[in-house]
Amino acid sequence: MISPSKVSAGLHVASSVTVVLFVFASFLINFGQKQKLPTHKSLVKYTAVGLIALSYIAKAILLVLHGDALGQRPERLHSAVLFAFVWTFVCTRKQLINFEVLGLSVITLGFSVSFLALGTAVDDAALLTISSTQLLIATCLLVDCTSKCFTRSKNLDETTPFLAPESGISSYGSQSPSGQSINAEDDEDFSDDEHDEDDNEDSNSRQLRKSGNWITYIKNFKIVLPLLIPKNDLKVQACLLACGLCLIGGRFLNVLVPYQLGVAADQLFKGRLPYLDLAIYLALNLLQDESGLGLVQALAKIPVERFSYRQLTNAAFKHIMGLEMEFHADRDSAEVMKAIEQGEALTNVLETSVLYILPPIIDLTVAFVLLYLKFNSSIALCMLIASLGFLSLEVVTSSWNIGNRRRVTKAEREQARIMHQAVQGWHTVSSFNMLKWEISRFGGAVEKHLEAKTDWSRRDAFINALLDMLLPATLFLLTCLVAHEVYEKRASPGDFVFLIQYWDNLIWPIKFLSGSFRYIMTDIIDAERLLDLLMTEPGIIDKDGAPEIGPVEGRVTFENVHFSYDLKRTAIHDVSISAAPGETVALVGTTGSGKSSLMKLLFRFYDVTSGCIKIDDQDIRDVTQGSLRGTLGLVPQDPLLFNASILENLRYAKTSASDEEIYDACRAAAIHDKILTFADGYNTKVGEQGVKLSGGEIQRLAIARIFLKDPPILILDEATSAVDTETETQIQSALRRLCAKRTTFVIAHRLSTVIRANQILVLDEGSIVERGTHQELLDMGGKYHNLWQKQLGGDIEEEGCVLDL
Ligand SMILES: Nc1ncnc2c1ncn2[C@@H]1O[C@H](COP(=O)(O)OP(=O)(O)OP(=O)(O)O)[C@@H](O)[C@H]1O
Repeated sequence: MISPSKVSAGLHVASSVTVVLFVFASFLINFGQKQKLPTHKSLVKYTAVGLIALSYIAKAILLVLHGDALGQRPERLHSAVLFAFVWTFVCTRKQLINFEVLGLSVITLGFSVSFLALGTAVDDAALLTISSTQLLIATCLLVDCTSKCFTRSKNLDETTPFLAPESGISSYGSQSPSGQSINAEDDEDFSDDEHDEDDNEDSNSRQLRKSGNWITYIKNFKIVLPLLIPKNDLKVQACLLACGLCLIGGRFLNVLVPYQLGVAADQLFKGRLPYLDLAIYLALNLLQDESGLGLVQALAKIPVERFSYRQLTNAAFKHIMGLEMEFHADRDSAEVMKAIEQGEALTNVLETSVLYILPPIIDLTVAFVLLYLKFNSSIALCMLIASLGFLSLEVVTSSWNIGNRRRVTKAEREQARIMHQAVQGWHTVSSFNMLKWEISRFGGAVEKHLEAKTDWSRRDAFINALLDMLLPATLFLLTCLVAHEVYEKRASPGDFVFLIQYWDNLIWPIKFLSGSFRYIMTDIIDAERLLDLLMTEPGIIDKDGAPEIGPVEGRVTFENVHFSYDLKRTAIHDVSISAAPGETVALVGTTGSGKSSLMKLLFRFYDVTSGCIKIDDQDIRDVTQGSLRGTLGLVPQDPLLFNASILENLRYAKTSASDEEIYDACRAAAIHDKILTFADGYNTKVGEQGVKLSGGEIQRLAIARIFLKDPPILILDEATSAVDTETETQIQSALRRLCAKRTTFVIAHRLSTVIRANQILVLDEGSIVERGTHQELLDMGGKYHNLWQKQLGGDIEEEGCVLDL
């Protein structure tokens, strides 16, 4: 049966641990807090807090007078000193933080009641008075703080939207107006980092960093968690289990190894040869090392790491490719690519959290219990306070280097961007003789990257040095305390050996925990950009349960369509078009009048601002984007070819196409014979973006692709602009065949190419200003007539170049 004194001692230790942990947690929550926590400056409350602090100081003095400090059970004194220290600290704050006072009142009240119930304070009238006073004041503070909490949450309910910018993010991808900047103070706080960032940096990223304290910040990362749960992968689940078992086994071995050495040492001090004990020590040591559990864990980790890397990288790629045209138009592709690569850091975050943060926490808990049971509460508390102090210092010092880390990440992306631009634009660079300039620009980016890295590494080294000083000091304190215990004959010399060896095992958890915190922060910063991209919700999404568009006849209608890219200008203004199946509609007009924008709307690269676009009477917003784009075929002005063979490039339009189908399509596009003259025929590599082919060849390959895709609706955007007169004549009949059975939109600058179109729409500043057939428009004598007159003076008089659509 456990004696009441032991229960009382245990309870006092528990109270000390609780208050120490509360202070640590409160520090973590408060550290880097950007939003003001509810505070109070009430004099009454200060007096109450001060009184509690004084009562604990008085209690500590009384206990010293009682001889507790010298006694074997100093738990009561420890508890009183710690409570006195914490309450005094709270009282010295400029403003009382509500949750801190509330938490401490709960702890004080809970333990005071328990102590009174156990009768630990009733043996002395003064102690009894002090405990009763504490109980009374803590109750008053508790009631007051709770009522303040309720008042505040009531106010919040009434005035704050559910998704207030408290989290920094109103809804991913779309910022609430208030979310743009949480408040002016925040902007100031982050100004150091801010000036580094690109002007066009997505405000998601800024909000991510401004999202209050670091716990709130890390919470933002929860969106990647569902990706990392191996629901259907038995192998990964088994490996995770193996890792878990290794972790548990490792915790036992951490204690067993030093314990066994202590046993061997005791045998030696007793004059016996401890060979057997040393052999057991060797076996345990081998099991603990990389040759034992370490090996199993390292092997089990491989599939887990592969799984998370695969999940994250694929998800990021899929997400980014699914984002709308506006996103891709705004972003630099090299930077986006780099961000996906930096996503590997997210895998590291997970690994660090599970493998390097959880085990040390368990180790520290075990160490506390063990040191308390083996020695006394002074040694256990000394270890706990030193460890938590070390971690707190780590949190503080890590924050000193966050700005530098961000600079490194940004410089890396910038370097990748410059390199990508120069390599991709080699042609332009060379033709403008800008090689030297590009080399010096790249060199500048490398220098900036190195500078940022040097700043980071230098500060990291100082932080390490500062932190490393603390650990030997803690060991010194612990060895002194244990040596005293051995001297007092309350512990054996083997226990001293145990402590020295155990410290070796304990120092790693502490170092890992602090190092992990720093590296997890580094990884998180590296992964920020990817997270920022993942948080960008696609602006154009399929409706829930949207059907496929199904077989299409080809009737296309634009009904009072309005559209603007940004709030400043309207790109399309009240456009209505009706194209019957098989009809050819030509869009003509000055450059920038909105012809391509209309076609982008048809592809649903953007959504109309008002009005609607229908295909066979189905609003294109009601069907899936995939099926919609499947029914549309585009021959663009500058077709993009991949750096692959001609055959592969053509098969992109229809992956199941046979070689014969591809040859037929090329014959129809009048490019087959030309391809056969190339050295490798259809297997000729076209080079980056088709640089090894002429503009006309690329355009004919693009036309061949559409023959292969065979869509019911066709868009020819200056499709023959790069084709010479002779070739144009060659593909004229093919294009006529292509257009005959499908609805076709032709964007043309050369009016001669569209004179046979069923309707010609003349666009000007986003509006249709004239419409009709070629003859009707000429008769009208308006804009079209003027354009025609101007072009008559040009090359269109040559009958041969007229594309007779
Ligand atoms: N992504 C975009 N963001 C903002 N504005 C844009 C964007 N794309 C086009 N614009 C603007 O919209 C207007 C219409 O452009 P659009 O490309 O539709 O003209 P166009 O008639 O096809 O021109 P062109 O004949 O030269 O190809 C232009 O003023 C252009 O600057």
